[in-house]
Amino acid sequence: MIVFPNAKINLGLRILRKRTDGFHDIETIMIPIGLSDALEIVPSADGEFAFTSSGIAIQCDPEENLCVKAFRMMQRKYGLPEVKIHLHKAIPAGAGLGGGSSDAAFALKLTRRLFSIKVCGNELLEMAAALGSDCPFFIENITSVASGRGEALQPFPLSLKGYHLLLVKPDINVSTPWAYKSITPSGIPLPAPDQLQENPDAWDAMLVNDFEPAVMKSYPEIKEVRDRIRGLGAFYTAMSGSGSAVFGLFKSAPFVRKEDFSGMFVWQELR
Ligand SMILES: C[C@](O)(CO)[C@H](O)COP(=O)(O)OP(=O)(O)OC[C@H]1O[C@@H](n2ccc(N)nc2=O)[C@H](O)[C@@H]1O
Ligand SMILES: Nc1ncnc2c1ncn2[C@@H]1O[C@H](COP(=O)(O)OP(=O)(O)OP(=O)(O)O)[C@@H](O)[C@H]1O
Repeated sequence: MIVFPNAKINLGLRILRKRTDGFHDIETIMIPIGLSDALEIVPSADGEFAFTSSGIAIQCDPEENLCVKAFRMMQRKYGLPEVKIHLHKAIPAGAGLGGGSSDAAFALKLTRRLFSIKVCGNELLEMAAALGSDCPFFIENITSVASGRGEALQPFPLSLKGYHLLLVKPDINVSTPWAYKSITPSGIPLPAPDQLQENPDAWDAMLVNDFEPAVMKSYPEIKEVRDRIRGLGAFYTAMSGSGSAVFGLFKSAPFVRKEDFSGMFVWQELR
């Protein structure tokens, strides 16, 4: 069975406070986008476990890979036999696009289907939250306001249909723990959701990613990319999550070529 774990972007990201458990309370709007890995899990015919990967290289031990950790969690809980897992990576890591988190959430959902396990929705969300703060979002995988450490989700009916997305990931990998250590919480919440739905032209003035000042100070190239995307006529431009990916939203397609940016470049009409 094959699934296609997709990336996300963050529309505004406020960091409210540092918590006593080492995490931060945040508020952000998370939006699924059409950039995906491919994940295959099949029952193992020879009884041996195997993990293979292709595409963008992942710098971690197979048992540390989030999709393997997700499978192991289900295996322990439900006494499952061994499987063979193949992951094709197209979503870059250290980008703020939630690639590893999406692989983990999709591995939970795929394992449930593969072995016809009766798991109630909340149980799957709890397992996802134990794997990472971004993981629960990819269970329902719909545009949502995320709060708490990112695991408290409220569906948010915001349509970006017809807009164009330009996503650029410079050749910089930002570590999420480093980014959280580098910021000072703003303590400012997101604007009320109904104000946003009405008025995309005001998003640039209303929505802030609290990671940007600290991350762009350490990596000025990320700010340069954001400024260049803005210069192409985007009505909203921001870094996604803790970076380094930057995106712009456009009402009509500007003239832009892959060669104009170094690093990874994705251009798509949103549905
Ligand atoms: C930046 C975002 O991508 C925004 O969507 C997420 O907040 C990151 O979520 P994530 O990558 O799933 O993060 P986790 O794997 O849960 O945590 C990695 C590390 O980031 C920090 N962390 C993460 C989430 C959060 N709300 N507060 C934190 O301080 C913690 O130091 C934690 O040890
Ligand atoms: N399936 C996976 N895909 C990518 N990275 C993985 C995976 N499993 C574990 N990792 C480890 O997690 C780290 C961060 O991966 P991830 O793709 O979540 O990046 P990110 O850009 O930091 O995402 P975000 O900050 O939005 O959660 C990588 O450096 C890698 O070592």
